[in-house]
Amino acid sequence: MDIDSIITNDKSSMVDEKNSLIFDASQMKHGEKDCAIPQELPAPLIDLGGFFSGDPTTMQEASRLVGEACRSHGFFLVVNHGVDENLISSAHRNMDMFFNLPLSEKLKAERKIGEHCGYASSFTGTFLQKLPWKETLSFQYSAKEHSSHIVEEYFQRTMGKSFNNLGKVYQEYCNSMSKLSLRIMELLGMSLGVQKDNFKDFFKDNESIMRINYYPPCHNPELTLGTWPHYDPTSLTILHQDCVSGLQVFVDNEWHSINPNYNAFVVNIGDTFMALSNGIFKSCLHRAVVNNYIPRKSLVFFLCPDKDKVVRPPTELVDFNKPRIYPDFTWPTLLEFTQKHHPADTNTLQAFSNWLQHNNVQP
Ligand SMILES: C=C1C[C@]23C[C@@]1(O)CC[C@H]2[C@]1(C)CCC[C@@](C)(C(=O)O)[C@H]1[C@@H]3C(=O)O
Ligand SMILES: O=C(O)CCC(=O)C(=O)O
Ligand SMILES: [Fe+2]
Repeated sequence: MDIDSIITNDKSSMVDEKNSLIFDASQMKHGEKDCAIPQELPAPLIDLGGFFSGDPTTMQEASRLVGEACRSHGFFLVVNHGVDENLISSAHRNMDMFFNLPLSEKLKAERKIGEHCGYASSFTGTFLQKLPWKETLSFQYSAKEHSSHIVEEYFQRTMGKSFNNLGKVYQEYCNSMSKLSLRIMELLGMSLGVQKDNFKDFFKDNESIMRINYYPPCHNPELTLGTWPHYDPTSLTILHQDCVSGLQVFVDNEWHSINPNYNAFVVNIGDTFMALSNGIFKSCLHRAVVNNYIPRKSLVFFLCPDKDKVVRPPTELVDFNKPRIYPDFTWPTLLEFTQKHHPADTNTLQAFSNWLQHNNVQP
């Protein structure tokens, strides 16, 4: 009997089986339970093309808006971003193709315990902690010259030659996300009043993580979540939602829905950039909810610095009369902490700082 007849590809049977589980809502901590229907948040919409037009007034206004947003809740939307819309659509189509594969095919990329890349699903028990209602595929990206085919090679190696086209699409998508990230880093640098290229140079050789998320419909969406409340431990997140809402951010003590906008990317500050900005810019608290009628998908690029970069705020942002808020660290140390000690949640950076001091870990 071949693997396909053993592991049915019938996603609905896996999802139905999970649907039948009585989800113990008491597992949800305060702030995870849904109370009122979240209101949409009029998120700051940054015209990136305008910022790069060179017009001083437009640049100043964009810098002010971004600074305001990142000093409070840590997210904003960018439009006129320059990313080819055909590439975005192709990335979404390939996400559909991947998640509609037979489970036996997806398990070729199965994520190993303690590793951050690969296929994981709460319907096959490969999520360690409280089971979120989603399937994910994460893979490494590198902006380094000698790694210019790292994404294509990942798909060829794990899924086989028939995935060459999918690998090329995500290689190109990640290239465009890396370029967009560096443009946003110029904007963040201006907002923080540091040298324009400071952060752009810091992330030039980024070794980032790309993730595609698939959230199946759930019979009892109010009893679970697609992604639990968390701060991304990474530096900057560039997220593209499909046309189904589900992303929520926690602002002014309540959850707000970020309605899908196909022409926009949602950009949020992560823990590593909060540390890099010496706590001036805030990591964004967010989650993903699910629904009972239509699947939802998201493309998420997590910008991460080169493994040797030490996360230390530029001197312009440090008050030497006060203690540093976060100790120096490297991203691989924080990544390993989230994979082996403390899954990313609403307290990662504080727990990590304590762990660094307790274990006397030096960068
Ligand atoms: C470094 C990472 C860990 C998670 C993926 C990511 O690349 C950035 C976001 C993190 C995550 C999505 C935050 C919520 C909990 C988590 C376990 C998940 O729901 O997938 C996190 C990811 C992880 O795989 O640890
Ligand atoms: O799918 C979403 O809208 C949010 C996903 C997310 O926060 C994550 O993958 O870190
Ligand atoms: Fe996130």
